Amino acid sequence: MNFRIIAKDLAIDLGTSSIEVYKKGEGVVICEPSLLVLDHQNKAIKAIGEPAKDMIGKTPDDIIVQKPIEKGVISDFNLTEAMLNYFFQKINPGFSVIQPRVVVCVPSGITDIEKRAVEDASLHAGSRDVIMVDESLAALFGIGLSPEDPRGVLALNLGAGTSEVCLVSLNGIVASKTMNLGGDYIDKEIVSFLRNNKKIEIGINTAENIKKEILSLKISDKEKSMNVEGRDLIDAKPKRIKLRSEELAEIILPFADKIVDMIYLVLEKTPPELSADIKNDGFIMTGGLSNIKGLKEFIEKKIDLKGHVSDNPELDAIKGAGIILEDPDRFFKYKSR
Ligand SMILES: Nc1ncnc2c1ncn2[C@@H]1O[C@H](COP(=O)(O)OP(=O)(O)OP(=O)(O)O)[C@@H](O)[C@H]1O
Repeated sequence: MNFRIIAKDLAIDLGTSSIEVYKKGEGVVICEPSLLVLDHQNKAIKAIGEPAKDMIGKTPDDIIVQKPIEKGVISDFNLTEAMLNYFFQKINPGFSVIQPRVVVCVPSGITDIEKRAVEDASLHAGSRDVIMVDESLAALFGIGLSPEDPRGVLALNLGAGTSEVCLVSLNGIVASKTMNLGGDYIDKEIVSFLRNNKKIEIGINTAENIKKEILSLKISDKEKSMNVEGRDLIDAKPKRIKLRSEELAEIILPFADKIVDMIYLVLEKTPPELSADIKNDGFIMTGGLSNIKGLKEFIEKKIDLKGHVSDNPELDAIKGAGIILEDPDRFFKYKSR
């Protein structure tokens, strides 16, 4: 059995769709789906993370797939603790005398009770101290913003369970607006669209692939298409259809409009001194859903500001949480206890 005095400290982005973990001094070491597979009868855990995702939609009746995080917050405390414990052990296997300190990203809109649940789950799973940071803020640090920067920054953090618009200045959130809709909502809308309009039943993983492949707000992509396989709702036989990007406009346009409405609500609350910064610098998009094709350009056109997205927006928050972990005193005001 492995034995050590001090376990390496960790930073965690405990997301609705994926959990990412950064190990102090090393970088991002885990990036896996936030999922568990349980035995239906005795609720014993059969798989966690990547292997659990592969079982979605193919599981026999005696097995169930569970998401411990829904809409950015813990929906099942015990499963969250089990998942965290599993990843903590994977990173620091065996026994440690001094447990790791952890930095955890949380959505800025969550309640004190929801924050407490994150803290308790992390402590029960085997950490000695928990520092919570706003996910949107961490994402900005991840792409290079400095906590000492007095400029106003308009940030959109678009994830699987939540979408957030924040105005950030000097290491703090000045104004924000959050909605509990993100990539998971779009996946479910794609499933319903195909059920109602094409009479085909598809699984949630297929819907996510459709979202990544052909969901687009670009006019030039409207003829883009892909073959989609599922079950015919009329005769129950396997069915294949060709789906065009243009057909999905009724899903993505209302969603993109909601984001624009949130941006205007935050801009209305922006102090005039910071408005000039936003006029000059535009907005920054972080979170995996920022990858939707044409979304940045759509928002740019609607609000007449320039947008910026990093190469891997789904990793911005964990990179930022890692930066905080390496030098927590610089971000001291975010310490939760
Ligand atoms: N290329 C892509 N096109 C469209 N959507 C994408 C793409 N890549 C990832 N996504 C979506 O981004 C979402 C995941 O983003 P992210 O990892 O930032 O969310 P999360 O941290 O798990 O969720 P939250 O922060 O809401 O709890 C998923 O819905 C995923 O399908």
